[in-house]
Amino acid sequence: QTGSANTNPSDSADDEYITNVSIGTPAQVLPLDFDTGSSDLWVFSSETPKSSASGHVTYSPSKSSTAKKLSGASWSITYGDHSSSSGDVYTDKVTVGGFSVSSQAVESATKVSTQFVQDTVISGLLGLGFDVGNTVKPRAQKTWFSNAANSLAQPLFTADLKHQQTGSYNFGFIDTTLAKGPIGYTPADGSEGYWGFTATGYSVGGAKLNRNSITGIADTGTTLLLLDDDVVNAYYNNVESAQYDDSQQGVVFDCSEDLPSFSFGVGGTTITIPGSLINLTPVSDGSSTCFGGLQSSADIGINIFGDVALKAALVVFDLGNERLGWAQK
Ligand SMILES: CC[C@H](C)[C@H](NC(=O)C[C@H](O)[C@H](CC1CCCCC1)NC(=O)CCNC(=O)[C@H](Cc1ccccc1)NC(=O)N1CCC(N)CC1)C(=O)NCc1cnc(C)nc1N
Repeated sequence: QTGSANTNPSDSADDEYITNVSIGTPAQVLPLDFDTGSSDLWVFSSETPKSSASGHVTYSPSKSSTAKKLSGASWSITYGDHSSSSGDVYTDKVTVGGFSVSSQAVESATKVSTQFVQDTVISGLLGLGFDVGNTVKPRAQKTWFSNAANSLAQPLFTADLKHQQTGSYNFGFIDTTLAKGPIGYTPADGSEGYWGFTATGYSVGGAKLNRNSITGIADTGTTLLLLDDDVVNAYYNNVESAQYDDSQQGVVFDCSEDLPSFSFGVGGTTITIPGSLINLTPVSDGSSTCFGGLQSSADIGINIFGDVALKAALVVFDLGNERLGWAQK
C-alpha cells in the first residue's frame, strides 16, 4: 500500500507548503503544513477560540462519527520561531494521499499564538519527525507516518518540494523519475525528534567540495537554509551588494545580482542549489532589495536544511533503515 499527496507553496516566497488532509467521518478536509521538524499533528478546531479561528478551516470532532476523546490527554508545543499552540486530544481516522490511519491522535488546539492566528492558509501541522518529539502527555502519541509505516509497502516517505509549483509527499514508495541524479544515502539521527544528518562538505559557485562537514536537520517546516556563520560568509563574499540588514534580521542584496550556486556533499553524491533558489523574495513588494534564502543559524544553535535546500532535491526519509536519501532534481 502507498499514498501520494500534492503539496503547494503557500505564497510567492515559498514560505511554507500546504497539503490537504482528510480527518473524520464524513471527511473534513484541512490544509496542513507537513513538518519533518516536529512530531505533533495538531489542528484548529471547534475548541479554538472563535476570535483566533476566524479565517481558518476547523476540525469539529462532534461532527465525526469516528472521533473519540483521548481522556486526560493534553499537548503543548513551542517552535524554533517562538510560535506555540496547545490543547486536548482526540483519535480519529486520518487520510493522507489516499492512505488511511484509522485511529490517529488528532491534537485539537484550545490555544494558538498570534503567528498561527494570522497564518490563515494553514489549519495546523502534520508532524513527520520521530515519535520521541511528540508533546502529548501523559502518554506520547505516534505520528501519522509512524502509525502508517508498518502497512506501507516500504517504511519511508519522500518530499519533492518545488519553487512556485505543485510538488508531492509520497508514502511507501520512491518515484525515482522525480530525480535527475542518483540517491545518496546517509545515516539519520532521530534522537531529538528531528531528521538529523551530516553533510560531508560544501562549495560555492560550482567549485570543488571542501571537507568541512555540516551537521544539521532536514526540515520541511523551516523556510530557509540556516547554516554556520563561516559558511554563510563564504557564500555572500561572492555577492557584491550583500549586507546584513538589522530590520530584516538577515542578509539582503540587490535583486538584480546573479547569485552563485551552493553545493553540499551527502551520501557520496552532491546536491547543488541554484543561485535562483537562494534569491528568495523582495524584502517588500516592489522593492529592488532581496532577502537571502541562506541565513545564519548562529542564534538557533542547530543547522537547518529547510525548504530552500529541499527544493533542489528529492529527499527520502527512510524510517526503516534510519537513513536519509538525497537526489539532485
Ligand atoms: C520536536 C521539535 C519541536 C516540536 C520544535 N520543532 C521546530 O521548531 C522546527 C519546526 O520545523 C518548525 C515548524 C514551523 C513552526 C511555525 C509554523 C510553520 C512550521 N520550524 C521552525 O520553527 C523554524 C523557523 N520558522 C520558520 O522557518 C518560519 C516558518 C513559517 C513560514 C510561514 C508562516 C509561518 C511560519 N518561516 C520563517 O521564519 N521565515 C519565512 C518568512 C521569511 N521572510 C523569514 C523566515 C522544536 O524544535 N521546539 C523546541 C524549541 C522551542 N523553543 C525554541 C525557541 N526553539 C526550539 N527549537
